[in-house]
Amino acid sequence: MEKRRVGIMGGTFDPVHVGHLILGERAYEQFQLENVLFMPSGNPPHKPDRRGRAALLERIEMVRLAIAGNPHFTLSLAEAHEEGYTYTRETLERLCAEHPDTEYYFIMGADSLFSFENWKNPERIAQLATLVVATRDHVNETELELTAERLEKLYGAKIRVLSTPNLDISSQMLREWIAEGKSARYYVPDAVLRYIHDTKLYQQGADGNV
Ligand SMILES: Nc1ncnc2c1ncn2[C@@H]1O[C@H](COP(=O)(O)OP(=O)(O)OP(=O)(O)O)[C@@H](O)[C@H]1O
Ligand SMILES: O=C(O)c1ccc[n+]([C@@H]2O[C@H](COP(=O)([O-])O)[C@@H](O)[C@H]2O)c1
Repeated sequence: MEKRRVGIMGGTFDPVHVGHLILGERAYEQFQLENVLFMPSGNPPHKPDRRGRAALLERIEMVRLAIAGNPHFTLSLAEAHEEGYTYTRETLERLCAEHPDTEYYFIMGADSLFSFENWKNPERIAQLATLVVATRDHVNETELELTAERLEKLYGAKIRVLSTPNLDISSQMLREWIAEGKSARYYVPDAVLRYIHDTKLYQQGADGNV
């Protein structure tokens, strides 16, 4: 029996931006996914110092607002806990056990693929999900393909390249812009922009909080 195909767009989403949304939408289309789970990471292991950043509940709310109009995007709270670090391996282990009829596609940017070997149990993650990677930071195409091939050999990973143009956007850039009083309009959905404005998120960047 053919399995259901579900995408996972995991991230810190501090804040969520159109880059994340475009990746989710392209993956939905390219891999005929049933839906894409937007999964804010409660306590990302590689970003230990999150002082001065948006709280988990604020990041969740921004994701909720960002995906509200898309029927095949779903907010997943599978990693919405702050005790301990949130590890993809543990999340996938749980999801696969709970949904044996589902094949997961874990969506990421090239920067995430380049650091994949440093994730916890990459070999196990490679068995539990197909990795879908989008170009980023104008990486050299050959370098991306060579990295994918190496990880395929090393871990038996299934890696698929998402067909997206390079999207010049990052949460860090937006935090800096907002701190400097610049407009982030069109880079972030209007509802998220309003939320950031109303909650005054990211505005104290001048003292090093971005
Ligand atoms: N513009 C983009 N192009 C491709 N992938 C992206 C882009 N922005 C984010 N991603 C990917 O989305 C996932 C979640 O990203 P994250 O929430 O950390 O956003 P970010 O913009 O990378 O944040 P920051 O700038 O704070 O590091 C990661 O796998 C990241 O590589
Ligand atoms: O499990 C790990 O070791 C691990 C290490 C780095 C990143 N991740 C996951 O990769 C996704 C993107 O991370 P980030 O920090 O770019 O938002 C997010 O779902 C993280 O939980 C996971």
